[in-house]
Amino acid sequence: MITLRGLTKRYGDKAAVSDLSLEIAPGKVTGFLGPNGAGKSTTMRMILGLDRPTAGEALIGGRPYAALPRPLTEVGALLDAKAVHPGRSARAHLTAMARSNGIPVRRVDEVLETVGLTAVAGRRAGSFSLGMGQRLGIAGALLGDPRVLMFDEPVNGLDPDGVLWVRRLMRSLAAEGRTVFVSSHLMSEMQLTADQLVVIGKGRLLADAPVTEVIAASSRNAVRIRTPRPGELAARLAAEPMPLQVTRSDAGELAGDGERADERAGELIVTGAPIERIGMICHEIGVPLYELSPQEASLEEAYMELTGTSVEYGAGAPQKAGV
Ligand SMILES: Nc1ncnc2c1ncn2[C@@H]1O[C@H](COP(=O)(O)OP(=O)(O)OP(=O)(O)O)[C@@H](O)[C@H]1O
Repeated sequence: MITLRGLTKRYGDKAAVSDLSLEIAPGKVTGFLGPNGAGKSTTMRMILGLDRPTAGEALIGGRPYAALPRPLTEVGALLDAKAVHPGRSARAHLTAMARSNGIPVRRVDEVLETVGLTAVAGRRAGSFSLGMGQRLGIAGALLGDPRVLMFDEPVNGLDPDGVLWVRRLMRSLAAEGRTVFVSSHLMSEMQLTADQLVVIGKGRLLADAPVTEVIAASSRNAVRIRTPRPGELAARLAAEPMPLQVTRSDAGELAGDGERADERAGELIVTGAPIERIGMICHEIGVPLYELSPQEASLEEAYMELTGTSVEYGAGAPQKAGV
């Protein structure tokens, strides 16, 4: 368990992290999301005692990092894969880490095996590719068999095989009851890996909820309807008191009054109304349906909506995906 209470970090008059209070629970993968400069790395560094909070505190299993007698056995972290002496072999690097934390040296070969680096254990870390460096960093995090694991962009630079391997590793660490806290900019990957999401923007908490809830709260969730009488249905939906939006994705193909002469279906995309209500309306006015299906927003769309006003270093308005 990681606990943040009023965690705040200021650099001069700039707040990198503002009053973050939350718990990161064991047995789950918690994704840590936010635009560039949102404060993710600063938060992780404060949890690991590498940055001192201006106010508030960060606790691991109820204690601050500095109070942990053998920290690597309580929390393992991959923050910067390049933070390895380039002249040392992978095995020598891990052995030095193990010795300094009272971890049996036989763990070194176990974690090298886990991350698939056994064959190159004697090679200088400086000669490693980006992906091998990431694996070595993950090996270091696993070395003390800790209950809490933190990874900053762990799939950065990994090939598809490596990405899949990291996803499975995170899932299995969480299934063992560990706390897994992982930052990433890859929304599609987080949608597959994380159970819970913590989203921050400009240092402030924007969301702390299960992935499914974050997606369900998105206004990009829509209902797709195919019917031979789209014009009639669109007119009826427009009369609904709720602020729903109706898009006719085949408007160009419809003639005159908007009705088709033939039986080929027209398609409507409706946002802002529950699928049950739309189904009832179709029933009430007797419009036949060929399809009535929920179109779930992607995590990326939900994230864009959440962080829209919190992007610090943006290149203009993000393009909205057309429905
Ligand atoms: N040592 C420092 N001195 C001054 N400002 C800093 C320092 N470290 C971080 N910052 C500022 O704090 C803010 C948060 O930075 P941080 O690196 O934590 O963001 P991040 O969410 O990890 O970003 P990214 O996704 O780009 O890695 C940024 O505006 C950054 O410029």
